Amino acid sequence: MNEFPANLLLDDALAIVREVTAAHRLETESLAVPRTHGRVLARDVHASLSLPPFDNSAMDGFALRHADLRAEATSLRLVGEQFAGPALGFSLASGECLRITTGAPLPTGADTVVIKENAQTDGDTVIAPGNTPRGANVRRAGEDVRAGDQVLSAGQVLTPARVSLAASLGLPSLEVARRPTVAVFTTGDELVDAGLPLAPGQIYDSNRDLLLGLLRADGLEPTAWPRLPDDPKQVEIALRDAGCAFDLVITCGAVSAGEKDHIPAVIARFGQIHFWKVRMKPGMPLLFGSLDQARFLGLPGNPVSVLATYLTVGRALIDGLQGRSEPRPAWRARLAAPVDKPHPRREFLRARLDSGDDGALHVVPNPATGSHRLRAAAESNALIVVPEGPQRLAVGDVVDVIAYA
Ligand SMILES: Nc1nc2c(c(=O)[nH]1)N[C@H]1C(S)=C(S)[C@@H](COP(=O)(O)OP(=O)(O)OC[C@H]3O[C@@H](n4cnc5c(N)ncnc54)[C@H](O)[C@@H]3O)O[C@H]1N2
Ligand code: MOO
Repeated sequence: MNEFPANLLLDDALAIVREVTAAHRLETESLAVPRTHGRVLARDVHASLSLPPFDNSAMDGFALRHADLRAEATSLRLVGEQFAGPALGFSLASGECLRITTGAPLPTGADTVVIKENAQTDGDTVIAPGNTPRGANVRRAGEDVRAGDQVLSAGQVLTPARVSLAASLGLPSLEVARRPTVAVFTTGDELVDAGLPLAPGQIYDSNRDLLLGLLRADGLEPTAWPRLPDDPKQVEIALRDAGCAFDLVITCGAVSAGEKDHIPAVIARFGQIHFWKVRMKPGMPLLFGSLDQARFLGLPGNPVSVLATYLTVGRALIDGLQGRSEPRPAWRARLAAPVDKPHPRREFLRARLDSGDDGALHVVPNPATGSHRLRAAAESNALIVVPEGPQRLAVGDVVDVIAYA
């Protein structure tokens, strides 16, 4: 085996993930804007035009010159209409107004719009109320974005609003990171697929759906490989195959100290281990390595260990490969029950995160601690992060929380 850090702190493990992913950042590609949802932007975007591009009306009504309005209602002469669409080139002289719709360009000379409901019309005459402030219902060119502004930054995730902003600038494409291809393996002779009967000693494979779901929720399209038996040769063949075909290979199970835990030996022999075993609970046997062209993540087999290691290290790995520099949203909440942790590892407790009537976030720890207890994870929507070292946390103490649902 190569030399590698073992039994390290989670923060040190994350630093290694950042370093390795920085050295193996995925290439970028130019994608049509509608196909960029959820991607990580690879190049800053500067506005080539102002938004709005021209002064326009915010409401349906009448465009006029504010200087024409008197304190009381004022009669104006209706000289035409401008709907949202090509500008017809109107120009208002004193005492004139123009019928206008929302989004239509303002005629030259107009600076104010009176809404339809507040005006009276009589043939060519429009009576506008006198108390309309100057600039009412007008959207000024450039009030949202000025041409030349940097509006998006490399490393940001393209949310629907950001994709829409790029579209509003008329950009045909954006440079984004390629999405990592991911192979997912579950392992273990005790595992059975749904629909088949269980023999004594067997359980149904639940981690596959957990892992596929977590990856899909993060915008990836993972490929589930057939489950690996506890046979070293077959583990070796399947993982080496995947290692030369995918950007990321994720396994769960067979990474701890048991006689059938073959994964560390395979990675050590045919690839490289970057670290193995992290001082976290659950998830301690986690292994990170490289295998051929792929980064390799060996998650522990217990279901809640899969959840905790994916949300902490798995996500950091996926983000790092794509050059995401924008941090994930971080939540802090007040504990609704005390937490007593005697051991030194950083612990992740299943919990319910909700906002209270007081407007603050509250988190209720689930009493289940065993990393096999999936039901407690299903009843929860977040993990409380209990820091390293013995901790006695009281009701009302503020804790970091990772929301997962
Ligand atoms: N002597 C030691 N024993 C164990 C250690 C240790 O350090 N020394 N670590 C413990 C910890 S912590 C964990 S977590 C587990 C992790 O072990 P493995 O990653 O090798 O996982 P397995 O042994 O294969 O499985 C553990 C557990 O999870 C169940 N499992 C596995 N895959 C699935 C799946 N796809 N769906 C549902 N359940 C699954 C499996 O049946 C086991 O019960 O090791 C401890 N032991
Ligand atoms: O720390 Mo292991 O990952 O729970 O049972």
